Amino acid sequence: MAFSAAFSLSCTPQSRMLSIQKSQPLAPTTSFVSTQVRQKFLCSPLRHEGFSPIGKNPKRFAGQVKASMDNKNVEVLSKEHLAVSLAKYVADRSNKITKEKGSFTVVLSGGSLIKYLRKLVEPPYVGSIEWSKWHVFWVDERVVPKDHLDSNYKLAHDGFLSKVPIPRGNIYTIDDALPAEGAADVYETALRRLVKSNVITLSSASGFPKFDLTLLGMGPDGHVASLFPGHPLLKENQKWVTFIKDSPKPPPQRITFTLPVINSTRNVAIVVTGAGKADAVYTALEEDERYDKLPIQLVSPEGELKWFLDKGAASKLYKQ
Ligand SMILES: O=C(O)[C@H](O)[C@@H](O)[C@H](O)[C@H](O)COP(=O)(O)O
Repeated sequence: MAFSAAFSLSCTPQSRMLSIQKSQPLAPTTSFVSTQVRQKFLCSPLRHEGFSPIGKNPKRFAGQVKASMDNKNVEVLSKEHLAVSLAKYVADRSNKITKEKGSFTVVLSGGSLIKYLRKLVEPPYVGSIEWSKWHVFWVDERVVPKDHLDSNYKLAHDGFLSKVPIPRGNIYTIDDALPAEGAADVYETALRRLVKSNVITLSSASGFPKFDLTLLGMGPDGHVASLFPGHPLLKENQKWVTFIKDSPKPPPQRITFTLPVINSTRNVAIVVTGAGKADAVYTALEEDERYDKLPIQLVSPEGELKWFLDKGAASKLYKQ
């Protein structure tokens, strides 16, 4: 079956550092931003808050700090506050959209994102959400059995889905009995059926499925979903779901939503933590044209794009 309901287990996602730029990597000592970026930040509250990854006055950095960069919506938070802010954000969207259309379609990633959803399963958020209206999908999935330590489904189940009353039939997992190509085809076919049954709507602008909320992580190399820097899949503009057999991040076989699907989403939130991702965050927010665009830079949804960063991930954006 293409879509089966959810059950068991706990995952240890693996990652490895990859070079983020084709040429001219940022000097390791880079601790300041270009004039262009500095100007953007000079107009933002974030800069006025005197954000520092180290901070002389820890109390000052314990709370929420916000910044606006052109059309980007960036929050830099402590890890704890990030989880709270993310819970509030997801609950707000769930409540608003459920009221509007009677359902809420959510797309999850693997990786550390799931642990940042931990506040969503606690009061006051857990009780404020109509979980029966949720429909859950994956922006990418590793082609492994659902009880495998590498399964994104297992990660989400153990850390999130097992703690909230989403109907099992509303949790759309891959057919793990199929090879990558077949699993991608079957997932796409199932999405098309859900369009017919009005669970998923189509974007009138792109014709691709328009999910209500996509929650993305980002790798140190700037990848999102299973769309990696320089990979031909970045150019896919017909399929909704495709597959990769040579993923640079193990395991090698995965299925993934394509960029047009990600970009048709109503709300995209990107959750990035850790200093190991500071270069990719810097490159993405600076929009430096000297380099080939990273996958994260190709994320440009029809709706809102929101960044949740911790101080490590934001550490190359600011100068004391
Ligand atoms: O299946 C995957 O590998 C993920 O969906 C992947 O796209 C992930 O979101 C990023 O690699 C960030 O992962 P971390 O937050 O764990 O670094």
